[in-house]
Amino acid sequence: MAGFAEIGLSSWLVEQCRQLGLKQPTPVQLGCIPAILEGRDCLGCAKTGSGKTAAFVLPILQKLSEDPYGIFCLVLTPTRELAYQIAEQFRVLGKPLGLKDCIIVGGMDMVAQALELSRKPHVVIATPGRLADHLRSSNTFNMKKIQFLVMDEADRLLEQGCTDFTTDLETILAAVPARRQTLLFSATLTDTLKELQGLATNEPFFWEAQATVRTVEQLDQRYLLVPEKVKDAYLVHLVQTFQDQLEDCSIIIFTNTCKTCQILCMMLRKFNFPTVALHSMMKQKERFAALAKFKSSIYRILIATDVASRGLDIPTVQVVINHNTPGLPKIYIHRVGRTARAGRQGQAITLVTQYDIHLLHAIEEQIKQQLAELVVEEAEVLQILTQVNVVRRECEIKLEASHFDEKKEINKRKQMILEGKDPDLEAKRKAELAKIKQQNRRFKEKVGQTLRRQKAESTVRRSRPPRSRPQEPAQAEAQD
Ligand SMILES: Nc1ncnc2c1ncn2[C@@H]1O[C@H](COP(=O)(O)OP(=O)(O)OP(=O)(O)O)[C@@H](O)[C@H]1O
Repeated sequence: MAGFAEIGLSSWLVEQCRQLGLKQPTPVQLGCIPAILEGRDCLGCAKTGSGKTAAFVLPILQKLSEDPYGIFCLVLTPTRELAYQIAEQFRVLGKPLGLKDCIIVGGMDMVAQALELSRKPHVVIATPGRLADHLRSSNTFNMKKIQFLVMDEADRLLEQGCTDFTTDLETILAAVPARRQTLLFSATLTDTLKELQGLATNEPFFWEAQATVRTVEQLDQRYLLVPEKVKDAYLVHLVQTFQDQLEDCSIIIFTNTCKTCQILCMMLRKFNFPTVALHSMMKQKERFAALAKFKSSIYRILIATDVASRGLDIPTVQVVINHNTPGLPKIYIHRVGRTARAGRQGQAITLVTQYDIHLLHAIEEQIKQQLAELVVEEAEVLQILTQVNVVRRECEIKLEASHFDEKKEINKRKQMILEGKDPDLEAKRKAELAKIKQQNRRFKEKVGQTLRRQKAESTVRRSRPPRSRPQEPAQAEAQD
């Protein structure tokens, strides 16, 4: 297999790789590095943890070393934590160059950032919102001469999820030159390929990992059918089991809202599990501190919203637990990709309630693999059920007393005013939209149920017995 030198990297970069323990290029690096060095645009789609970051960092550093000027490269990424992680890779691999980098993310001091930008760093790593703010408000720097535009987690940057980057991207794309190399990377690039192709038009090189399954082979993926009302008791039971079974085990638990994330963090701490939370309602300094504590294994459990689902590279993570079944298969792919990275083993458990079975089927269809069922001793869970429910309720009351919801509302309104929107008008619009979405969801669910029923009736022999709906244990009802 070709080494880093054979694919065109200079000896100083080969030496940097060696020092960092990167002996051989991974397949995505083998594919993309030569094309980028040739000057082509590149779209790289490879599984989570397969080394996509170095696939763009290495050739950019090489080009920068040949003709250094600032600002040479702009990297866009959807989350702040990811921006810091990418900057670290640039710094470590580009150390012999005396590389000047600059991180532009929300939640940090804007004046200090403006000053750094005016000093012409070689590489700017940014989240779109904050960079667009700088471009709109400052004339002390410009991006008219950048050579490289990288969009990491490119599909997320383009999709209109809970954070919509569209307007900010428009501002940024208007500020960068049309003549540039554009590099787009993600583990789920193909879903938005058409939109992405519009961005990369300079002899684009498309690299996609050949694989039958879309998740990592070394990942043991299971689901656990749990009644909604006893979910938290199962969570506590699972965490305890992993802590007992695995030595030095680090776990990431994903939840669907900031509030649940906060409550579960408080709850797990009450059970003496060393837990930290990471969600967008936290101050940026608290977010960094939480992640640092988790990365250094001071705290072994990270409970997070999807702000942590993409890109984070923490080799000690052995287990991912999805407290909620992700609504989109691609979110599942990124979440479970926080473990089993760079050839390591890992486990992913997804809690599935009676209302989420169709989501599980959608995930299985997308990843082209069926998850195995995790069997848990129900009696053991029932033993802790009352205690867990009581503790959770206590945590909810404590959080309510801290005015968590009101703070969230105030933060949202502040953000809207900053964006020049009327918060009241937006709230009205959102309520109308939610109503329409709910109607659509109900309609889809009904159609889905009818189709499934028809299919079940018409199929005599099935390759797999249907999953029975989990029953609420009698004790569970007694608790409510
Ligand atoms: N050639 C290599 N040999 C060994 N390890 C490598 C190599 N290249 C990268 N790695 C390591 O693999 C890990 C995962 O890399 P990286 O974070 O770039 O993955 P990714 O493909 O971007 O994943 P994700 O899709 O989750 O963002 C990192 O710890 C990185 O140091």
